[in-house]
Amino acid sequence: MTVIVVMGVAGSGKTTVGSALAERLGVEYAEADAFHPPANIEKMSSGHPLDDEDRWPWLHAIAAWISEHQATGGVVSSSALKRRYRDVLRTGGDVWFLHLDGPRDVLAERMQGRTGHFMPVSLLDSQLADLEPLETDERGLIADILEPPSAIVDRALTELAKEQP
Ligand SMILES: Nc1ncnc2c1ncn2[C@@H]1O[C@H](COP(=O)(O)OP(=O)(O)OP(=O)(O)O)[C@@H](O)[C@H]1O
Ligand SMILES: O=C(O)[C@H](O)[C@@H](O)[C@H](O)[C@H](O)CO
Repeated sequence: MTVIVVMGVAGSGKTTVGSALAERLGVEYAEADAFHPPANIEKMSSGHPLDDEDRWPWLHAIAAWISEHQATGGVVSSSALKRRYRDVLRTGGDVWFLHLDGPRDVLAERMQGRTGHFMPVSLLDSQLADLEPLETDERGLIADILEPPSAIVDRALTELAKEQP
């Protein structure tokens, strides 16, 4: 079964939309940040962006989760900012990306509005600089974060259903 990867920069709604999508589908949800080694979380918490070397082991761990969930399906979040990161995730098996995309001011406001999250708003611009949006030849959908989460979930399920035989 297809595993859905909910992608996008910090604050784009991956956790909110991903967990709602998993609930609607009755499949397991896994949180991207749970796959980061503690050093990565510490680095971001102290205001330093991750680089490719920091991200490879994390991406491979998520690809392993994708592989383990091919039989049941599942939803996993992952910022998956660059196309070559998504190539690593695709090695895990059948994946479909839901890219949550939206304006910087809304992202900053949403990051600012949540409490107790390790990710500083100061890292948003580095996230946007790294972002290579989902391309037309990559399986998936780009959704607008100005839509409510339930509408994004509806649209994702409709698009995904169109692709199933
Ligand atoms: N479509 C939406 N409309 C309105 N508010 C939203 C939407 N999606 C998420 N939010 C709110 O925006 C904030 C950020 O969302 P969330 O934590 O799910 O993002 P995230 O991409 O998982 O972030 P991170 O990767 O930094 O952990 C939360 O307070 C959430 O309630
Ligand atoms: O690749 C990265 O830079 C990271 O995965 C980040 O995107 C954060 O962990 C996440 O968004 C939490 O705010």
